[in-house]
Amino acid sequence: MPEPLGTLTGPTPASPFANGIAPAGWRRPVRPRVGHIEFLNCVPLFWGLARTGSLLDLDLRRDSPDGLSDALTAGELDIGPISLMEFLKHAGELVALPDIAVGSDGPVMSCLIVSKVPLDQLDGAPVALGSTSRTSVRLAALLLSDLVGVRPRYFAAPPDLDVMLQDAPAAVVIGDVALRAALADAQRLRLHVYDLGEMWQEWTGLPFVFAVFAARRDFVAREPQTVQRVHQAFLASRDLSLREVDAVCEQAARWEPFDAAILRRYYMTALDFSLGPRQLAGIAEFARRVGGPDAGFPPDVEVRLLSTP
Ligand SMILES: C=C(O[C@@H]1C=C(C(=O)O)C=C[C@H]1O)C(=O)O
Repeated sequence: MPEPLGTLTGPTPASPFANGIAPAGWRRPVRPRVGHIEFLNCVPLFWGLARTGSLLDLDLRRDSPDGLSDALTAGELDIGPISLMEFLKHAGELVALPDIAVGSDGPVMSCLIVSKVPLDQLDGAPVALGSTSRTSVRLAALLLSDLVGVRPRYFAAPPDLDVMLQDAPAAVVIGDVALRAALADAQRLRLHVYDLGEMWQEWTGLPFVFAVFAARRDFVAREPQTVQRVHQAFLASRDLSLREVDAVCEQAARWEPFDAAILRRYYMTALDFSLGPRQLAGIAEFARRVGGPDAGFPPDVEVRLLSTP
């Protein structure tokens, strides 16, 4: 049986100790507990970790974005991707890792409102919000109220499109479910597909960041070098995966219901894995529009970035 990621054992390394036993006072280096979003969107951020050898240095936990966001804020993880809304709510306990994120500067392909009717007919109608999302669901509500001018009645639902659309004319979905919704289910069920990244970009002129990578501030204080090492490992993994994107897509397409060309478009054209000044401006604009007592953070919430050497 294959072992879970992050607990793979390799050949036993030569002992670093003279007689094979640690001297008194020796402290085992910390193996950081790191989150891994189980969606296709994060494959390029993690694929390269195996190639560069960094994978063995991480205690990886694979989960949906909502599970990982809760684990990081509860202190069960040290570092990992976190849905933007949750990051902003817990900005005082976290720092964002620079130059890496999951976002888009235009259509994202996998954060969608799918609807049986045009959006302007959704006033007062039930809309199902996929339970794995914390940010796209809030962005969808913002766009529906402030851009489209409708106020649906929202309810949370497991991310199963057929079930969601039994109970509502429209649903907000993310990740692989959304990719499948746009590429296959929409034709089958005759649905309108609205891309949240595209709507945000056309409305504000800015990129949107759906998730950042963050470290807990208490962990950064205890293990500053480990955090720098993990940050560098993710940047190297992302850069390698995008350089070798054809290999990543061909391998992923063996196991997934999407062909390599679609995955290539998803990784190279739709998703934006960077976090620079424009993406930070997108975050600030989103916070300004949704921040307040209900959101759990102020409109001018400060996004602290890890300082790098
Ligand atoms: C691009 C995506 O970004 C994500 C959207 C999230 C959200 O809406 O809360 C959280 C993490 C990311 O997985 C996606 O899921 O497709």
